[in-house]
Amino acid sequence: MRASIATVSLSGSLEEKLGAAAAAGFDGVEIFDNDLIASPLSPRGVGRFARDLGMAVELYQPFRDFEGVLESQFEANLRRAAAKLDVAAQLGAPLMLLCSNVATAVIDDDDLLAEQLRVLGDLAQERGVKIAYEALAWGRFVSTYDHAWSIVRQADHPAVGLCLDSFHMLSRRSSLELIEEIPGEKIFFAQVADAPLIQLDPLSWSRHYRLFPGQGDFDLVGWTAAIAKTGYAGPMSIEVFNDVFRQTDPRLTAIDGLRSLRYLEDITATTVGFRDGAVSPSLTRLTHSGPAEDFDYIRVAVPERHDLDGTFLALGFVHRGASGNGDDLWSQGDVRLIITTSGSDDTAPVGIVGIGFHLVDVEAASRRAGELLAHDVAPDPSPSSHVLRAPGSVRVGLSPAPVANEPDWIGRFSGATEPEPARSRAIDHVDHIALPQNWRTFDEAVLFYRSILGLVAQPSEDVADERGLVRSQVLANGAGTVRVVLNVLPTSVVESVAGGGARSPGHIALGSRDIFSTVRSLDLNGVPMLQLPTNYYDDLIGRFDLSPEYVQTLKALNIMYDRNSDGEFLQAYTETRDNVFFEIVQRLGDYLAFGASNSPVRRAAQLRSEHS
Ligand SMILES: O=C(O)c1ccc(O)c(O)c1
Ligand SMILES: [Mg+2]
Repeated sequence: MRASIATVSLSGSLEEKLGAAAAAGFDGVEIFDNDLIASPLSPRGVGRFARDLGMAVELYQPFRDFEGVLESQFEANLRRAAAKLDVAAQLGAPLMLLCSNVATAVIDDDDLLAEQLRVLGDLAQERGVKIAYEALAWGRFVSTYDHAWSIVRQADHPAVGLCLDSFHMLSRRSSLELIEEIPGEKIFFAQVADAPLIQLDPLSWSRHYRLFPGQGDFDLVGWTAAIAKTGYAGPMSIEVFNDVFRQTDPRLTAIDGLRSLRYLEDITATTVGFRDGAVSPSLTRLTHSGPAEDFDYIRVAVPERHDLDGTFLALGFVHRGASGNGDDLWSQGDVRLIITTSGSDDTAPVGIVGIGFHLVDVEAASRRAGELLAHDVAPDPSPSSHVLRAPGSVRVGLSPAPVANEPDWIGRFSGATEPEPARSRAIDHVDHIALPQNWRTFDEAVLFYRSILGLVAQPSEDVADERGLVRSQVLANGAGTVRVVLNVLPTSVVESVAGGGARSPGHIALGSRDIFSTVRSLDLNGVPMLQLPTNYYDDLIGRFDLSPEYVQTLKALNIMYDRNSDGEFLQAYTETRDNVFFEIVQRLGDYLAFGASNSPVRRAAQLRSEHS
């Protein structure tokens, strides 16, 4: 399908929006009236500007509050329509969108609505433009697509067809079955938006919370499949009203938007093909590669002077050597940590800067990433053959799963030819990685890890802390061997921690087979551990009916506890240093969660320790 985006979805001036959409690779745009009116360019100039960038102006929108009015009002509405249709023609737009009347409609009579649309059709036809009629979910008399279709059918005018917008249809939970009855050529335009399922009046929900496909909860695959089956041949156009995207860099938002469309088309083609053996030719498929299977390495940037070596030794890691550019490799079984010094530049990032993932077919994964607009960054000192820039400041490496015990790249670290000494390893895997995420890039990051690395998003959770809400999103592969947690910290915390900058710590959670001995070793070696309050432990006794002796042991080691019907969970934390901290976890039984109920206590302890 041709990819289009409504200018309302992006931040900036009309020229910036068009530049961003073209740079991302969109085939066309919907010009939003407000953007045009505020622009110094004439309608002809805007049309030329878009076409010079290689994009078609697919549609001009919205024209409002036209139909269902008395004769006296209708005259005035026709004059307004004629002026807007002239603009559409000057833009070179083949279509003008008409929203169902929300305000001025006074007559609830389908015969009249059809008649008035027919007159508008004539007016449009004279100018070589067509009308796409869209039922807004909060329309006065027309608020569903099937009602709009019945009026369009009755109008029976070659220049009057439908605009189907996923938001209005899915927010009202309209049945999609009736789409099949609409001939593809009477669907003049398709607008797509996702949204979270929240309880809100449709207007506020639509104007503030729309998201790109794959970022919300709507069944867009079912919707897209239904539209593709009608034979609809027009563009699929993203129309997202969103308070965050109105503020973000339009160049990044446009890439995020096009990525979401390509991902949606692919899953739809795959699912529809799977369901009834027929894949619509209008749906483009992506290269398929399996999900990320495992962590290859984690790369952490630290200042020249740091004291992580003691932590690693206490945890049982072995220093495997240094690479040509001064990176150090520490390993323990399949856990590989690459420590790089960030240099003397104060602005260089510190903390988690890279994550390598093992994939079965790296070349296919890299091709897929390119199709989803994530291209290799080069040069990059990471050991992966392909390195992508993930939203935020992390670089994601794609590596083949090692054939032997260890990846080949280990040979680049001098001294690493010596195998790691065989001994009992307490730490035996990376349980999860938590990445701080800026509120601006959160939705983009979720889509990145889903679409490119094949991770599945679990329901997002808000965890309250002393300074605000932490929005938390777990993304994991099916096997649970890769888990990435994205956390948006409250702005007040990010600012106070970083002295106004955008720094907030990430953390690496290491799975231990015996958390008690791991934490004792950290204590014995003088690694500062996060100290937890007595009240927390007093509360545990009552909450879980644990023995006072057991809780005393947890308290002495500052280990937190959680339990659910699947099993138990133990977790302890090192103090934050240089924008990173380590969590030691042990899961007992089939506990799959992350101890969310402990988070407020942990976060409070971290805030106290950062300010002491
Ligand atoms: O919120 C609105 O007014 C509005 C305008 C045009 C659209 O296509 C739409 O879906 C909503
Ligand atoms: Mg719309």
